[in-house]
Amino acid sequence: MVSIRDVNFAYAPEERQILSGLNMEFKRGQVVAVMGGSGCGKTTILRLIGGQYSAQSGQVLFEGQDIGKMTSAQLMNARRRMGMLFQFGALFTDLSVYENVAFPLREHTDLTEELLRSLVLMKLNAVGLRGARDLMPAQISGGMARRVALARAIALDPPLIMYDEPFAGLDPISLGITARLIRDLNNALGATSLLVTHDVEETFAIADYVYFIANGRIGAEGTPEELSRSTDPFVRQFLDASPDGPVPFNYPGPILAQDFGLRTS
Ligand SMILES: Nc1ncnc2c1ncn2[C@@H]1O[C@H](COP(=O)(O)OP(=O)(O)OP(=O)(O)O)[C@@H](O)[C@H]1O
Repeated sequence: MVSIRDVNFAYAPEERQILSGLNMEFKRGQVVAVMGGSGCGKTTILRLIGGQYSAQSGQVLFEGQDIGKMTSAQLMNARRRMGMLFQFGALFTDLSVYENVAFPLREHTDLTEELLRSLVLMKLNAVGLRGARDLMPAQISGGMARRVALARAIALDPPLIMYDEPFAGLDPISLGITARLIRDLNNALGATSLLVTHDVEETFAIADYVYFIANGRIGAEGTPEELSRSTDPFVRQFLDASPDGPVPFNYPGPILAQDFGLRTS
């Protein structure tokens, strides 16, 4: 569904390299997770797939087509085939739950009101919120809002669904429900799901394959079972949530002594 081949990327020529020689495969029908330390470039990968930015070298292929070489019309078309659930899945606060889910359908299709209603109710039913259709975003909980955002992301039946931190800020019950929904919707829609997340436990419960990113490249990859058995210090640091290990905590910068005007010898 998506292939990332030898991708090098920096936000600007003079800025630091975010991705270096990155290779990834997102196979049809799978739920694939992208994990890694803060600022390692996970969201950047979603932006390259969405065509918001282009790689300096290498290819990002969506259904075999190079995203970086698409015309704007082709890119628009490709984006319609990608559902995106952003961090905190912001809803339009002045639109009802129903209208939030109807929004992409109104934007991108000429469906009759009757057909549109059936589709919206089907999507809301899939996330267990058909009964909440008339509520406003301010009247529903954070976990429910995330599910409405999910219904909106799948409104156009996209073959690729991308989730940026879908579990952020959720209580443990909503977190489990959301994770299960991501898996079930992927299976029901025959879609491919790409999940950027920090939540190891929930992710390992639903993912087919996991990539760990470090220093702009793949630090480790495998099925949740393979990674759980791994003794690689990098993988262990993640799985055991350890503050000490190969993953740096500090953003790259001058050495401390230099910033504080201290002698280093
Ligand atoms: N628009 C931008 N312009 C310049 N630099 C950026 C831009 N967006 C992100 N960056 C930088 O690129 C790096 C990767 O950012 P990105 O958002 O992809 O990380 P992430 O892995 O998703 O992080 P987190 O888990 O903390 O959300 C960071 O160092 C960030 O400062």
